[in-house]
Amino acid sequence: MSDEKRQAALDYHAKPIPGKLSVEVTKPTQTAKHLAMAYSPGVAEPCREIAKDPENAYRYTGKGNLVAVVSDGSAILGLGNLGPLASKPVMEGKGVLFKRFAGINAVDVEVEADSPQAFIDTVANIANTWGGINLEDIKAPECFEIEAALKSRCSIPVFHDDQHGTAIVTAAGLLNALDIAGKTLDAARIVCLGAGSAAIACMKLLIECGAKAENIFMLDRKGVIHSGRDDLNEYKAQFATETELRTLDDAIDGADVFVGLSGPDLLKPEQLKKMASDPVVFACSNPDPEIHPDLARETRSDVIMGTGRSDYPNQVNNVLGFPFIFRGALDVRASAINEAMKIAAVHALKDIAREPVTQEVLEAYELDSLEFGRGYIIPTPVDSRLLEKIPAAVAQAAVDSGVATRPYPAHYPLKSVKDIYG
Ligand SMILES: O=C([O-])CC(=O)C(=O)O
Ligand SMILES: [Mg+2]
Repeated sequence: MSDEKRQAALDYHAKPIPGKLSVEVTKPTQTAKHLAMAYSPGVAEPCREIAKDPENAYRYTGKGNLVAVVSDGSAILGLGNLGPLASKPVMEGKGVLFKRFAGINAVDVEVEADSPQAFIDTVANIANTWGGINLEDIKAPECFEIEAALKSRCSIPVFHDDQHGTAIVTAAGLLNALDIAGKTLDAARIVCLGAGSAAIACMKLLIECGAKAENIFMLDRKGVIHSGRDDLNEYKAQFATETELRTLDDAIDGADVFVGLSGPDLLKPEQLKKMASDPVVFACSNPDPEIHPDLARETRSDVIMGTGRSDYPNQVNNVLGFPFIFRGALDVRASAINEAMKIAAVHALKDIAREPVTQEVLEAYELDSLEFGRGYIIPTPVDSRLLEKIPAAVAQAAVDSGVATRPYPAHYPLKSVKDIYG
């Protein structure tokens, strides 16, 4: 990043007040009467009601629209393990996106824990007063154990965004990109650089969407994950292929798709040149992609390119997923976010990109026109149809798959965040 952009980003976070989030009061508080209701003695009444029936928490507190964004800072973006405190700008940022795009109140919770069990216990012990738990930037393989344990201990949705948010958006973008390339997921040869939480979840979801496991080559720092390796944890071992390929150079030869969930500048122009025609390259390491989109396009004019960033076309980033998926899950008070809900989100997201782009989007991106094609395979985050379509698809899937504890919302589809309370 240039010095100028770096300083602008720091100033944005520092001024006029530090941070990006604030808390707002939703009830009148001007008079003594108001205060006597907001606080003692009036506040005792909802306490008694909730003690009688926990369901009343949804009526008398903000629980139903409140998500905890929880991290231990062990895998912050593609920056690595910088610890809980340094993860706070990202977690506040997720809160900003939850609120801006889906009207959800989200508060960051950074946990200092010296073991996965300590982290699990901390989160499980506070979970019940939230509407949902969004786990963020927790390193693999610990994130898998943490998510599984929390899902079994909590009756509210627990969702590891880096796994499932990223996977949903990647799958939606990839289905569209392959279509534009005249290819299909079941025949695509896919190279996944990275074997962390996002990589493993993305490849799992792609297989659920039709990709063939034998066509997927996943690489960790030591190279291709193959069946002859004896240094694989159980999560990576699921992707071990029977192959002679060992390096990225080997695997990329003739590949249709490159999904990068690793680190900056790890895909070289010479490697991109070896990919099949109309290669799909999702270089999703944040903030710096595996190959810069300008360099990729200079190298191959037929590349269909996505990154995780807001400042380039085709932003394949979980911002297109988590706000809207939680919106749908909260609104039917789902007990979990299951596979059916994730797949419903993939298709809703994918289909929006195929509809004409709205004026609102053109203005936000200062464009005269934008059409489904190489430069536009996935909707932009400012598209209000995300709020209209994704929560509706997710809520319906929750109802159909039996995890909703409330019916499909009568006030759906949502036209704006102002409509969220019906
Ligand atoms: O925050 C982002 O831009 C996407 C994300 O979850 C990550 O990179 O960990
Ligand atoms: Mg993340």
